[in-house]
Formats: sequence, C-alpha cells, structure tokens
Amino acid sequence: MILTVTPNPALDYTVELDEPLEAGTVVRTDGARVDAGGKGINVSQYLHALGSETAASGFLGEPFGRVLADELAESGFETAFVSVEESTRLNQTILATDGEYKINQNGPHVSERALDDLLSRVSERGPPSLVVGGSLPPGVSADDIDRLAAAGDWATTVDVGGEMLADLAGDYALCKPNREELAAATGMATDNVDDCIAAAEALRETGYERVIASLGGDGAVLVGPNGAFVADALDVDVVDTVGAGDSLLAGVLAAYDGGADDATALATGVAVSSRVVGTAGTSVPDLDGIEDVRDGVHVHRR
Ligand SMILES: O=P(O)(O)OC[C@@]1(O)O[C@H](CO)[C@@H](O)[C@@H]1O
Repeated sequence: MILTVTPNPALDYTVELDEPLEAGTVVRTDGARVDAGGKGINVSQYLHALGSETAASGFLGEPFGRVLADELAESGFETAFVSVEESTRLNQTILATDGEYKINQNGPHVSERALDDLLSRVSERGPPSLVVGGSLPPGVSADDIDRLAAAGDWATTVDVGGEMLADLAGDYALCKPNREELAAATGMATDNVDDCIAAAEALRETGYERVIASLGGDGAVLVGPNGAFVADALDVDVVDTVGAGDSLLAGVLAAYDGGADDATALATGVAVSSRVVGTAGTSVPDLDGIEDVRDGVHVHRR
C-alpha cells in the first residue's frame, strides 16, 4: 500500500481561453474545470487508476477543502485528512493561446497539533511506502518531513521542490525533481541529459537512494544503485503539463509495486505521463493499453 501525504492540497481550477490574456480586457470562456489536486493527491489518483493500492492524507481546511473532499469521495481510494482552520487553496491554470499560466497560493497555516495528528494517522496505518508530495504550507518545515520519514520503517519518496530537497536531512528511498528543481537542489548545471545525470548522482549522495528527474522534451532519467537510465520522451500532443511529474512518479511507483526493474519502472512513468499531458487539468485520463505505450518507450543505460 502506498500512502500519499499532501501537506498543501489544492483545488485546481483550469480555464481554457481561445485568445491571449491582455491587461484591462475581459476574456470570456466556457472552458473551465475543477479537480482535486496537490501533488500527493494526484499521485494517489493515478496509482488507483493503475490498480495499485493507495490512500491519501494531508491537511484540508474549509471551504475549499470540503469541495476537494467531496471530489475525492468519488475516487475509490481511502482518505484520512487532518482538518486545519484556514481554507485549502485554489490554484489556477490558465491555458491561453500564448501559453500556460499557473498561479499557486501559499496555502493555509498548519499548527503543531495538526502536524502531530498527521504523524499519528500515518503511524496508525504503518504503510510500507509513503509519498510526500508538493509544497509545504506555512507552519510545515523540512524538519517535519524528516520526522515523518523517520517515524516508521516505511520507504519514503519525496517530491517537494528543489530547495527543500537540499534541506531534508533524512534517508529517503526516492525523490523526483524536475530539471529546475535538480539545479536548485544541487547548484549544478542541468542543461543537457549528462548534466542532469551528474546532478542526480550528486543529489543521491545527500540521502536519496534513487533520483528520478523529469526533463520535459528530453524525457526522464533515473539514477540509483543499479546505475543511470535515460528514457526518451514520447511524441504526444500536449494540452497542459499540470500533473506530468505526478503521473511520472505514480507510474514508476506502481511499476515498482508490481516488482518491475528500474528500466521498466521508468518506462511506465513516461508512458503514464504521456497520457496525462494530453488531458486538461489533473483529471485521470483513460489508461487502457498503457503497457503497450510503456513497451514503446526507449530506455537506455548511461
Ligand atoms: O504548489 P505545489 O504544491 O508545488 O504544487 C501544487 C500543484 O501545482 O501541483 C499539482 C500538479 O503537479 C497541482 O495539482 C497543484 O495545483
């Protein structure tokens, strides 16, 4: 079972415009959707769709937290959220003709008590695998994530942003930075795939058994105890990139959960991600035939 913790969930509001944004003008649209989001929650949604057993936890505050919880009630996996006093955030994605705009709020304050409640909930479940995904809201620090990771004998995966990866001091099974986060975590160049592998190797040394970096058009790399693997990107029509990293991670974790090796896990992640970028927002796309897509991903050793 893979338990995800999203310290800072979000209601994701995605609007599609058929003209560029312009200051001082009203743009009207029919294309809008709301999804339950936040990186850990997204990972759980994709894991569930892939047939892996998962549950989701984190902090939720009303009123937006209530809408998010209602959305998740339909999802088919268990949830165990801790209530906080301020509202869960509303994050916006604007898909305009001139590009993708993303506006993320900092999120509600989380008290010491809520943090202790979260620790109890995770400990009660004692999952073999724990994923902490997304930014940390006010009141939550790198020390708190280290404490959560060390509170049981679960293997912990983190996807918490580049600077935070550098701040974490515990031992982690896996982390999933993107190219910019890899650069921020290591202070190294990430201009090409070889740079990214070198940076991922350096990041491993700081307490991560495996590093998986999503590199957009350059695909993805996985660096771990069995060496470095590079997966080429698939040629797909991108609607938006929101959820791309979460679905890569979910694909990798689902594959490991099923006993896959590193190369197959990486290929699965790239395959799932290629389906998600073809869908607006963080909604779960049709994952039928994903094994065939995975088999078409070219993975090579470096
Ligand atoms: O502000 P954070 O926590 O870094 O990212 C939050 C977020 O952008 O990440 C998900 C996509 O990965 C969205 O569901 C959500 O809005």
